[in-house]
Amino acid sequence: MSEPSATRTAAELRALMARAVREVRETNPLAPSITNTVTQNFVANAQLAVGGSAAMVYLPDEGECVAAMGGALYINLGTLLPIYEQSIPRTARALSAAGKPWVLDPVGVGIGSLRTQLIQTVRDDKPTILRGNASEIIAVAELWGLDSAAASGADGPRGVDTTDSVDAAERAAVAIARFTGGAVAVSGATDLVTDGTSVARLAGGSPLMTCITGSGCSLGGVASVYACVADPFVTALTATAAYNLAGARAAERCTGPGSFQVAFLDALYQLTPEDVAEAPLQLTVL
Ligand SMILES: Nc1ncnc2c1ncn2[C@@H]1O[C@H](COP(=O)(O)OP(=O)(O)O)[C@@H](O)[C@H]1O
Ligand SMILES: Cc1ncsc1CCOP(=O)(O)O
Ligand SMILES: [Mg+2]
Repeated sequence: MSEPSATRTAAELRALMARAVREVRETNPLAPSITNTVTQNFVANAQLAVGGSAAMVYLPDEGECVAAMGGALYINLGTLLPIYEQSIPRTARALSAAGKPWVLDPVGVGIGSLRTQLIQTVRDDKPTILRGNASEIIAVAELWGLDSAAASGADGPRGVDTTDSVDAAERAAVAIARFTGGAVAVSGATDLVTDGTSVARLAGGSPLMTCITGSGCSLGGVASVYACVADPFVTALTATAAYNLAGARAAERCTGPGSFQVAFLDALYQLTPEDVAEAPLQLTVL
């Protein structure tokens, strides 16, 4: 895995993104998940399409076991089960103790008390990458006490969907990245990725990505695959760029959400390191 340097140019980041895509295809890294029952199959298929290996688990000792086994791990809070009150904190603790990268998707933050409790519990285990839509990122910054004004002008999540713009989540994303020392990826029409030092905006994708369930969840799963071989900022950029390219290409080949989902997996599978290195990416140093 490459070590992050303080600030890198867009050209340096593009070269590292291409390297991450290539290395995943060459090494087939295992990125296990504790993820929701709605989109589990799509998450695993997307991880396989980019060249990774998937394994979904539920139980506390399984979480600890795959934390030791995998190159990185994915935790997604989309559909909680009572056992997750133990599985998620124990797995996050094992990852943080082992210094293993992990991706957290706080799907549906605000629904019920267990979700809130879990997000607060894993705060100090510091997910390497926090991935979510704008409303979810704003809500986490507020829950973690990192941006007390974050939620004041925000509408908040509506179920698992955003009601806020990506730009409205920039301050929350930067605050979270500075706290974790990792990266934050905010998805939307134009995505935002930050390591707290630089902010990248990545255009592309398709509105059809909001017409199928699991675009965001599988983006987190694919990020955990790239996290096996790259540092947090490069990981988040690579996964986001790959999704924007695959989404745009799939939209050209489909007739609606059903065929879009199939075309999207094909497009992910066909992406080359060069494609990802040339994806739209605008970088600002803070
Ligand atoms: N209006 C849009 N135009 C293009 N791409 C989009 C649009 N909305 C979301 N996406 C893409 O869909 C994927 C999932 O994002 P999003 O829908 O925000 O996540 P979630 O499903 O978690 O709410 C991301 O790759 C994002 O870039
Ligand atoms: C619909 C739904 N309900 C609970 S989890 C889930 C999947 C959300 O997937 P995504 O955030 O990728 O749209
Ligand atoms: Mg989501």
